[in-house]
Amino acid sequence: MHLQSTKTLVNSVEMPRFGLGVYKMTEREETLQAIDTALKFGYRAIDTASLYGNEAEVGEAIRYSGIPREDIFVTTKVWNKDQGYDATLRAFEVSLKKLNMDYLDLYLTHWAVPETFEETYRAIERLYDEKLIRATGVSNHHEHHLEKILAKANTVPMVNQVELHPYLQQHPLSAFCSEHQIAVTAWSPLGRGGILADPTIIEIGKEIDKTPAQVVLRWHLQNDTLVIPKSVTPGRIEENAQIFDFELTQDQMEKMATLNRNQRFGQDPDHFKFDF
Ligand SMILES: NC(=O)C1=CN([C@@H]2O[C@H](COP(=O)(O)OP(=O)(O)OC[C@H]3O[C@@H](n4cnc5c(N)ncnc54)[C@H](OP(=O)(O)O)[C@@H]3O)[C@@H](O)[C@H]2O)C=CC1
Ligand SMILES: O=C1CO[C@H](CO)[C@@H](O)[C@@H]1O
Repeated sequence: MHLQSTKTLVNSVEMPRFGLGVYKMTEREETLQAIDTALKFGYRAIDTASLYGNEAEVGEAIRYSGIPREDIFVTTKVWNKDQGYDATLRAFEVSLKKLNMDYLDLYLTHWAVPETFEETYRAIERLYDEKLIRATGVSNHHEHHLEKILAKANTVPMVNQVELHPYLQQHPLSAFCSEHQIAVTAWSPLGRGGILADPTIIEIGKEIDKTPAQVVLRWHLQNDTLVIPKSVTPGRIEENAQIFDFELTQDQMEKMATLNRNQRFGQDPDHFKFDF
């Protein structure tokens, strides 16, 4: 692994190892501003979802930046009520139109709706075959969901985006994904900000003159996890991108490993309340 590289290859698709998450960016100006700032600080991936209600602003901010479309990796997700084969194809069209793009880089099943997630992934494979997306993927899938997908897939999902941070390290799931060449993207990589006051993380930060967020994001990268931290605060957007010019030592990585406590800030995919 090239620890200083900002990109990785997943099944021959080059993906940025970090990007901006835009959940909870609901104000138009705030969203445009945050994406503009991120692109200026070198972010080249944006993670949105139809659920977030800001796909139009994501597309607008990318066009406004003047950066060639092919240099930015855009991810969106099919929401739970839109799952199933035909409904997913329709939802994709709606997302594409809102983003005002002619292809997307990555399209994910947002959660594994028990009755429909396999058919949803089949539709995502079709979008891939038709070259409307550059990579296929899923989100919030446990091993047992992935096993079902893998049993039928022509294209192995390239990404599984799951909650992952020092308090929820997801070792068995990451090992499973690695075995099947599925990249893992951490959502809530900073535990929604709720882990940044942890004394161990602060102490490591002091040792290397880095902020707690930088320590945590660097820890993810060294574990080969892709990250999509969200922030609307310019200083934090900048800080969160400055994670490629230092390394945590083995001793610091071992200290981080001790923080695992199976603590979720979001829902467990097996107990998600699918209230449509
Ligand atoms: N697939 C899925 O089901 C899910 C996907 N996601 C994706 O993952 C992204 C990231 O996850 P999210 O839940 O937003 O949580 P994060 O772990 O990214 O934390 C975001 C919070 O941390 C704060 N923050 C960011 N950077 C810093 C910093 N350097 N120092 C201190 N505080 C900081 C932000 O505040 P502020 O903005 O005020 O600066 C915000 O309150 C989402 O935006 C979304 O794209 C998230 C949840 C579920
Ligand atoms: O993407 C998402 C943002 O966070 C929400 C609340 O945890 C999740 O339900 C959703 O999957």
